[in-house]
Amino acid sequence: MYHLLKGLHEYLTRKEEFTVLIIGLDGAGKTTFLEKIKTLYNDVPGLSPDKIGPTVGQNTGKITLPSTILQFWDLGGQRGIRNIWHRYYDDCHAVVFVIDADDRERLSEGWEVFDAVLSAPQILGVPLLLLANKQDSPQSLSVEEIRNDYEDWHQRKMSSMRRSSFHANYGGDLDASVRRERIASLDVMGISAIEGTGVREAVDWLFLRVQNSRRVES
Ligand SMILES: Nc1nc2c(ncn2[C@@H]2O[C@H](COP(=O)(O)OP(=O)(O)OP(=O)(O)O)[C@@H](O)[C@H]2O)c(=O)[nH]1
Ligand SMILES: [Mg+2]
Repeated sequence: MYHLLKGLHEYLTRKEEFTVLIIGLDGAGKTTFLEKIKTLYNDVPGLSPDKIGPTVGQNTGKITLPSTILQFWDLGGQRGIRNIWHRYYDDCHAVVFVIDADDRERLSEGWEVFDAVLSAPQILGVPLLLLANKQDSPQSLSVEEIRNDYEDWHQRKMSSMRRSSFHANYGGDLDASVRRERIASLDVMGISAIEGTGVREAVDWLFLRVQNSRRVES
């Protein structure tokens, strides 16, 4: 009887665990975002911004929500480290791409990298959230400006592809209509990882989206 009740209790209180990947260019604010999440949701606060250096490899963090555990993987964004991101794609349930909305000079570099993430077949069915970070800065682009900037960049890329013979290779084997759909349904949210603005809203988005789109386990 005890074992039966214990089993029932475990069943009723069990928590499903989901993995969230945080990627984006170096300096975008990924680790600052993760550490702020830890501070907001855990008893032990995350690192303060002045203690955070560039990530070489990865950082992890875990938070507990009702019936759910979110496990975060924050990967280094420096050019030489980006080529390991894909190794995490098979095991993640959501992807957060952080863009520095305050750094206009690196936006196209960011879009080039974001575009490859958006087109990666391994994470095609996985919820993808674009975070426009550093909204506390007065020069920062707004959510709408960020979305428009990406769409403009994408249009320019498509036009230049049409003019060149590389067109057929764009997006690998990803169908153009699938790409368009993914871009059209893309959610963009503004945050300030340093101040914490918008961070809870981003976590709420992740919580809902991982519940609704459980990966079909193979
Ligand atoms: N103003 C402002 N600065 C921020 C914000 N978030 C991060 N930063 C600053 O941006 C710089 C880079 O932050 P990190 O969190 O280390 O960036 P990262 O994306 O983890 O970078 P890598 O680990 O190299 O990939 C630091 O100086 C942060 O203090 C923000 O919301 N507002
Ligand atoms: Mg980092």
